[in-house]
Amino acid sequence: MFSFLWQKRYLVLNDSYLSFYKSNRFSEDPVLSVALTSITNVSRIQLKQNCFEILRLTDQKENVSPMNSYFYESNSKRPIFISTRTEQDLHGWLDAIFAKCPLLSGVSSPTNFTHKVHVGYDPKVGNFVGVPDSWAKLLQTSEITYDDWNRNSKAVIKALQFYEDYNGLDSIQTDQSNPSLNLKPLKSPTKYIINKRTNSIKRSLSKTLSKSKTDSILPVYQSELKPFPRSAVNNNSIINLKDAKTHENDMHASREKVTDLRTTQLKRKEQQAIQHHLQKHDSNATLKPRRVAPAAPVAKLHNGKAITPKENLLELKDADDSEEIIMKMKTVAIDVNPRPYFQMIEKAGQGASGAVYLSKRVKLPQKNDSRFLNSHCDRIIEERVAIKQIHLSEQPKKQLIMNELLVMNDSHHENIVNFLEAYIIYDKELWVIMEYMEGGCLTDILDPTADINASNKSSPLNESQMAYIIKETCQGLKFLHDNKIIHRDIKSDNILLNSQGLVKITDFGFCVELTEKRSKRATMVGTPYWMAPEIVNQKGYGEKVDVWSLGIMLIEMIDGEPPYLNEDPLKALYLIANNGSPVLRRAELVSKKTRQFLDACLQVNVELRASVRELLMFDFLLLACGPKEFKQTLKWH
Ligand SMILES: Nc1ncnc2c1ncn2[C@@H]1O[C@H](COP(=O)(O)OP(=O)(O)OP(=O)(O)O)[C@@H](O)[C@H]1O
Repeated sequence: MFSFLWQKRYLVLNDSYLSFYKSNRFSEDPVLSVALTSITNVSRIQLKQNCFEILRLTDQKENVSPMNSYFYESNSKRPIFISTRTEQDLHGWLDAIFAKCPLLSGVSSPTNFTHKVHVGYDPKVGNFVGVPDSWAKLLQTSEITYDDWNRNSKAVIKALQFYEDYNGLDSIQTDQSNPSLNLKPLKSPTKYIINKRTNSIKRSLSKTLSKSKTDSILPVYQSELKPFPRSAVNNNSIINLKDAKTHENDMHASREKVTDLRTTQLKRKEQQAIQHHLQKHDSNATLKPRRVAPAAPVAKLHNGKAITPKENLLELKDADDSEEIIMKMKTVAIDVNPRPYFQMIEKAGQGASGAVYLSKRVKLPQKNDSRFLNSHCDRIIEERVAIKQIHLSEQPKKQLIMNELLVMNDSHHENIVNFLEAYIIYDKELWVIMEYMEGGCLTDILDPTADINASNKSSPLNESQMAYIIKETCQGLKFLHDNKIIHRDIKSDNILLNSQGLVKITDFGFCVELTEKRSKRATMVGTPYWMAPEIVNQKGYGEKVDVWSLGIMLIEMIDGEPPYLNEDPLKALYLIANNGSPVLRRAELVSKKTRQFLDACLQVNVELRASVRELLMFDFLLLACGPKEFKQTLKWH
């Protein structure tokens, strides 16, 4: 009966509330009660037959049944759309609501009129008409066509809703004078765009390792590597696109000589850092990908024992109270300046929250220093470690970092990047010490330079290497899922490799713990192109979102990139919501076993999608080579 999901609901209007019930058992809690004092407008709308829209003040609390809070927590302040069974019902409801809401005039808008305007495309205006304003703006700058709307308007609406939530409706509406400025990619896909044009880059890991020292000592922000948005429909974007093309041409010439994989990787990370910098310093910048912090799951008690700091932390919502978070970090990190203990060797990578350095342990703590655990005193001098240095004051979402720290601290497994220890320096800097993964991330051995449509199709990985990487990732995921943790951002960028050919999962910022009370999450996190449809469709979801992303990662290995990467982000979301399982473009490169595995990962129906435990039994994984073979093929000596 209402909302974009068009679920059947029963409506009760009393003197104070408009309440929505799941059934006609009105003694049960309503799923939502809207205070009549909060209703600012009610009007007929053409989203569906016999449909009207209710608008509300945004600062009033609503009565939401805890059972349904996951559905409403992100939706509660959006317009509510109600479609009644008959035209007569519609008029009845409109009149009754108008009569009872103090902020309305008491006289309803005319309803019994002939509608000349339906949702449609007006070629004169060059945009959709009959949809809410903020959506019309988004649609104008997206690549979603009127045909898409006709084919599946629900999927378009879900993509729009999701897009607004992910980017923040507030920011979409801020610049009324130039709506196009506000259309933001969800997460920059720039690395692929740039890599794609560098056809001449030959990827060789042996060269990488020998050359990396000279090229990767310190971060150098290179302005020519500025990212550009994909959605180049409006003037702003066109300017960006042209600029970017010029940059690409310039870059192309210089990159002819570049054969260093690590350099490419660093540049990519530097772009992200530039983008991060732009985000922080220029509120009008076109590119503002925004990662949404995981919402708070319900804390649980383990057999009546006190909640652990981890669960405690995850209860924090967006508050991001620095002091509180730093205090919690100190439950895991040592409150000591670690500089004397390490010697920095070179920069290994740049993440959004800080740089990662290859370092050497040069000193051990005193055995009698109570601040260190015994295990810290037993570490090995000369041990090579990766140190992620994070300036806490510059972090808009410290909670993500805290999440990462807690999950890493608790997750010791051979397919998870091993966390060693962490330090907090004067409450300002956090150093996370991890095992060093010298092979970099999986993205770098894939071949985004390949032209998918070219006749000489091949993949840089053979099937047994793909099976090996997937098997190892599955084992890491099984460990997380067995511990009721969903990773939520599985993609090739978050799979690290080392010189022994080992494969490990990293980046636990988006991890969340499933609890008994809430075994399905409803928060939107992750990277859109790898996102499961149930996330885009804003349904509750569970650990199988990682299985979907794993399937997309396998597509990356075969096709060189995830599906829809060339689409504008809003269109990509629409396609994820609408298209079902994505199609492999180079299907002929792999055997039936691989395709069967992929099918099991990419089932839109979550019930039909395999669990990680089931995936581990698939024949495809029997094709897996061992780490030695993987290492040799990649020439890591
Ligand atoms: N343990 C490690 N060993 C070697 N290199 C690493 C290690 N961890 C990260 N890196 C390198 O550093 C880069 C940045 O890592 P990081 O985890 O900070 O990336 P991110 O997920 O993009 O950023 P953030 O977590 O800050 O959002 C990686 O792409 C990788 O190349």
